[in-house]
This record gives sequence, C-alpha cells and structure tokens, in this order.
Amino acid sequence: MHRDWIATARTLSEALPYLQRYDGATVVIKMGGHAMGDDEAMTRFARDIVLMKQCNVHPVLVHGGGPMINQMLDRLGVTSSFVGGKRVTDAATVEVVEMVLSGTVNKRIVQAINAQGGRAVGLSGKDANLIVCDRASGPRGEDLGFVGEPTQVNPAVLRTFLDSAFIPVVAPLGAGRNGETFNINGDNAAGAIAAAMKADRLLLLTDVAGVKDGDGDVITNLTSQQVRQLTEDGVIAGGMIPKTQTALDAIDGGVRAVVIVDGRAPHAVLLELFTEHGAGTLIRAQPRP
Ligand SMILES: Nc1ncnc2c1ncn2[C@@H]1O[C@H](COP(=O)(O)OP(=O)(O)O)[C@@H](O)[C@H]1O
Ligand SMILES: CC(=O)N[C@@H](CCC(=O)OP(=O)(O)O)C(=O)O
Repeated sequence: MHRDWIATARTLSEALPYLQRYDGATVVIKMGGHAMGDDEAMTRFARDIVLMKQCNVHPVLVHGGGPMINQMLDRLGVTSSFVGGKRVTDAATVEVVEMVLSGTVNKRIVQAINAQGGRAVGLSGKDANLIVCDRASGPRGEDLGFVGEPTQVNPAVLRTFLDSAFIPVVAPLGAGRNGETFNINGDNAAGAIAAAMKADRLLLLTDVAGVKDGDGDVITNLTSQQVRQLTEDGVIAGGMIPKTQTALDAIDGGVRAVVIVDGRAPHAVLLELFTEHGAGTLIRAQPRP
C-alpha cells in the first residue's frame, strides 16, 4: 500500500519540470467528434482540462462533432457528402450544423468542465468576430456551399479569458462578411486560432494513436519537411491530410509545436503535457536537438 502512495507522490513530483515549462502557456486543444467518447471519458477529459487551468496552463478548446451532425441529419432525412474531408454544406445543412455544434456538442463539453469545478464558457467563431471566413472550395475548385476558410482571426476575446478563471470552448463556425454563417472543419478552426494566438502547443485529439508510417507504426517525431514527403508518398492520406496540413499551417503561423494524439486514451492530455510519456506524433519546424 505504502509503495503505491510513494509511486503516486513520485508521479506528482516528476510533473514539476513540465509544470514549470508550461507555466502561463496557451495550449489549443481540438477534440474531434470521434474522440469524444462516452460520459465517463468526457468527465475524465473535463477533469484534466480543469487541472491544467488550475496549474496556470491556459486551455483554449475547439471541438468538432462530425458524427453528431451526421446523426441529426439522418434523423431529419437530409443527406450530405464530403469533398476533400469537408462537408458540402447547403443553406439547410448549415442550420443543422450550427444547431448541433453550438448547441448540443458545445454545451455538453461546457457542462462537463463546469461539473468538475471549472468555469467553461461556450462560444462559436461568430462571437466577437473570432473567425471571419471566406468561402472555401474543394481541392479541384469544387463548390462546397457554406464551408468557410478562416481568413481573419480576432483572438482578443480569447485573450481576455487567459487572464481569468474562464475556459473558452469554441464551436467551429465562422462569420461571413455578408452576414453568412460558415461551417468550418474543426481542425482548420483550431489551427487558425492557435496561429493567431501564437499558442505554445496545439493538440489535435483524434481516434488513432498518431501519424503512422508505411508499416503502420506510429511516428513519434516529424518535421514539416517529413510531413510533406509522407503526404507526397501517399502514406499520409484521408482524414489525416487536413490534420497534418493544419499542423504545418499552424507552425508556419508561429505555433511552437503540434501534437496529433489519441483522444480515446485515458488522460491523453495530461500524459502529453505533464509527463515524459507523451503519446502520439509531435510535429515541429525543426527536429529536436
Ligand atoms: N499515415 C496515417 N496515420 C494515421 N492515420 C491515417 C494516416 N493516413 C490516413 N489516416 C486516417 O486518418 C484518420 C483520422 O482522421 P479523421 O477520421 O478525420 O479524424 P477526426 O474525426 O478525429 O477529425 C484515421 O482514422 C486514419 O484512418
Ligand atoms: C466543413 C466541415 O466539414 N465541417 C465539419 C465540422 C465538424 C468537425 O470538424 O467535426 P470532426 O472534428 O468531429 O470531424 C462537419 O460538418 O462535419
């Protein structure tokens, strides 16, 4: 029994250098719909976020919710398709997307954090013009309807949260210049916010252990150059393309490092930030010295 207590104390003690390294840091965390899991997993995630904030590491949460949007569209009998990893979004679909993301999904996360003693505040990219968008188009110039490409991010509202106990939770919607509402891919929204805030870390929580090589093994460290090569070789494909592209854009935009990590793994965020057992794939501009 005593040995267990000592092991627990040692784990806490070993967190000190990480707590010092991240003191006052801004960490943007994107939680994909597939990574959200059941209520127990959500509670665990929420507790980790509250612990981070308590340790003076400032989380800015951005969420997805693709599977939840699909469920609601099914219930309403609306079909939707994807081009280049983005949902083709007509006027009726964007109404459903906003309802699900800003409503159900956003408030589920907000409530989970607040139930753990945090003070989460839900926002979307439309609040305070946080994310202003132009129309995005597909890889071959396809019309995607109301899908937004973030062109101007105004993070002032998020900065006010950094100096307070509040934890912002952002739904990936954007404001158009002519009053439109735009649906933004969650990874894109998180990357744009992380770059605008010059975040210390961007964590992309997904449903795989990290970026895998040709043999299916997780690559723990990648440079921007290696990401470009693996994409050219077709090893990085499908849903991993927008994620790694977001990582490169964020690094070009001044984010120090991006980690793609398995959000289904218990305490993935804590392990990544506060222990030497960082999981997933770390992408940075230069290789580690
Ligand atoms: N090299 C790779 N390493 C890991 N996953 C990859 C790779 N290439 C393609 N993928 C695919 O990318 C998917 C992750 O993207 P996606 O499903 O869009 O995630 P999310 O829903 O979390 O945003 C993985 O489930 C996997 O099928
Ligand atoms: C334009 C676009 O594709 N938007 C996404 C927004 C949600 C999202 O990104 O959800 P995940 O992170 O769970 O995939 C969509 O409509 O599904």
